[in-house]
Amino acid sequence: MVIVGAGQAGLQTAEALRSGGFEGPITLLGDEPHGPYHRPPLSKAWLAGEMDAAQLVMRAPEMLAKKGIELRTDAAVQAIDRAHKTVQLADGSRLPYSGLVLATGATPRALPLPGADAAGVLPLRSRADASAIAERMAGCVEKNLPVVVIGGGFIGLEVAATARKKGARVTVLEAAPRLLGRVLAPVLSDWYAELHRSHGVELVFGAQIAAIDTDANGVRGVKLADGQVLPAGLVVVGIGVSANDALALQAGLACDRGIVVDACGRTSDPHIVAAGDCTARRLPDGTLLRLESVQNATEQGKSAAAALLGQDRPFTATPWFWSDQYDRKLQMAGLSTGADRWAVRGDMAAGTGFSVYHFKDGRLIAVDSVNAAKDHLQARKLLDAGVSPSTEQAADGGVDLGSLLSR
Ligand SMILES: NC(=O)c1ccc[n+]([C@@H]2O[C@H](COP(=O)([O-])OP(=O)(O)OC[C@H]3O[C@@H](n4cnc5c(N)ncnc54)[C@H](O)[C@@H]3O)[C@@H](O)[C@H]2O)c1
Repeated sequence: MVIVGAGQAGLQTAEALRSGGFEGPITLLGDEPHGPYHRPPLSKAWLAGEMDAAQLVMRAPEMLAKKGIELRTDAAVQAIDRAHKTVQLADGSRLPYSGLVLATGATPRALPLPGADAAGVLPLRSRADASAIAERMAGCVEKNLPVVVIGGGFIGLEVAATARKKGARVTVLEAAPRLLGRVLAPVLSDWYAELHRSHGVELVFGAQIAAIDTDANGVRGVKLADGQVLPAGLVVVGIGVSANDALALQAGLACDRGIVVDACGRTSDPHIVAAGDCTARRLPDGTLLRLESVQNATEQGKSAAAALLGQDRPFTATPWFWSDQYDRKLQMAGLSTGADRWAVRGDMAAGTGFSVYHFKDGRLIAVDSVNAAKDHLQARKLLDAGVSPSTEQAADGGVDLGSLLSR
């Protein structure tokens, strides 16, 4: 079995193949110099310098060796030959496979603007990216130069919170009228805007960026369409990602802004499966769902391994995500897109712990919890079971929603 991509999804698939009884060789190919590592801390503890490299490692080399998983780092795959069932590596060598896993991840979208390739204009995806941002951020704190974050999504806001913690001046430039618009309902976007403002972050909505202003040291500022220039010693760009589906496309696999897979991770080739950020899952109604999360990578990895072993293990659990900003943990269960009503449980104004329950046509479809882990875990159970409280029950802290599950 050959796995292209040594991130969360690739590692999970390798381990699930082994625990599922596959006894042949497993080769895990990664194009970074490191073996599998945890990405979520990159915008938080790692960026803040509160974690050492050993804590970032997902599986020690000895552990992989013990499981008979051969890890090859700096090993980029250049092409897939489906007719001969081989992959071609950048060094020209070829590797045969009986089953192939594509776990190639995603790439940050670049700003298509003049000056965007200047030193100090950085994306955040890899360990190397995060280390480069940390170094430049330290320089900004020392010289009192502002940090400008482009994009008020997960990356942008987690970086903004970390930069504030390190003492940097921070401005977030968001093109849309609100933060986290891809995932949050407006009521929570507003709450997060207040949270960031209360920590001293300047927020600009409807931002239109014209260019990155540069000098011999790299970035000097961000020029807006109205001519205003915001000084900056570091610009972090977090404007979303694109699925890495180029290899699959080149090999003639079905792709649509991601490698198209079924609920079991199968692609349009019976010998090839895919998992994680690189995929777009075809739903029963024909639409495509792209999820970018740790849960999606691990669950699709398990499903993809099962598919290669001839079993059906559809990933149908409720999607969940989380984001840590300052001392607030946001946990999201389900997908709130299309919600027509919501109910708040807990004291949102005090912000000490609350959840927003999203309803569509009278049924619960998602729950976003802030510092309310119990609500989140219960929400996942309710959504998995298809059990819906009424909006009144959701809003009433005196009603035990867990009791609905046992009825
Ligand atoms: N806690 C988490 O779950 C977490 C944390 C960090 C990153 N991630 C993942 O990392 C990936 C990338 O995150 P992200 O924050 O880049 O993507 P995102 O889609 O979450 O947010 C991108 C934001 O950038 C804005 N934007 C787009 N173009 C812009 C422009 N030209 N100018 C200003 N704003 C613009 C969008 O409106 C959006 O708010 C995602 O897969 C995300 O799920 C997840």
